[in-house]
Amino acid sequence: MHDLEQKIGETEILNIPELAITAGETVCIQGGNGSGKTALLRALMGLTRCNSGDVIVLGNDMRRIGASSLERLRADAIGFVFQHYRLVPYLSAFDNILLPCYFSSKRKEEAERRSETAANDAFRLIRKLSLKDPSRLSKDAANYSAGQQQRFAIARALVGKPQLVLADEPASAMDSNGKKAVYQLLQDECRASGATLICTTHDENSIDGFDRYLDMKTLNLARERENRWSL
Ligand SMILES: Nc1ncnc2c1ncn2[C@@H]1O[C@H](COP(=O)(O)OP(=O)(O)OP(=O)(O)O)[C@@H](O)[C@H]1O
Repeated sequence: MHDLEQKIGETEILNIPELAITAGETVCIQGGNGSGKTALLRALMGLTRCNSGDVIVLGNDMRRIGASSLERLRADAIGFVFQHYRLVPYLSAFDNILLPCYFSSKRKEEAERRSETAANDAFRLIRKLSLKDPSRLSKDAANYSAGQQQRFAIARALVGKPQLVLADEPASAMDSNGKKAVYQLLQDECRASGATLICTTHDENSIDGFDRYLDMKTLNLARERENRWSL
């Protein structure tokens, strides 16, 4: 990523002169409210396009990629944990976790290679996130607690070994044991498959185990980057 700039109206949201992340690296990006963490991950996912600069993700130029290639890239190669989970509320927790396997035969085959069936892989992931009884995954996603929904969102991002995992504050709804389990699972799964992991957090306390830690204060030179709404 070079000279990336993103504005909404006249407001500069991102101004990142340089960010290079090597394939297979695990990176934690720390920053306060409004510092641009979500905006950065959305740019990497191609959910928003930047006004200028180069954003290259897995060899793809995200400012110029066509709509169908972008959809294929996201479905096959990118797992995203949204800050507010974005589960489909009327599907079961289990079906939410398996959604990437319905959209991508590549991810379905990868899940099957690992655990014989994609369903087994979903159970394997969710067990590692401290939900022990798979039968409890059958209720609609909206009926679970925030911490449980966040776990399903994490499992959904990891199923089928995407090449890149982007996780926006993935432990925000967790208690301290849950936090550890989440970061451990994200790191373990990505290291085992050689995937690149980029997590954001506003947590000032150290989160162990990442290869590299970046601070939005030095990464993002956008003019008014924190607490833009404060008086
Ligand atoms: N659609 C929008 N219109 C105007 N400003 C926006 C919009 N989306 C984001 N912003 C602004 O961009 C800045 C960066 O927002 P972003 O959500 O990336 O911050 P963040 O670091 O993820 O914050 P938090 O930790 O609170 O989630 C904020 O100041 C926000 O107000």
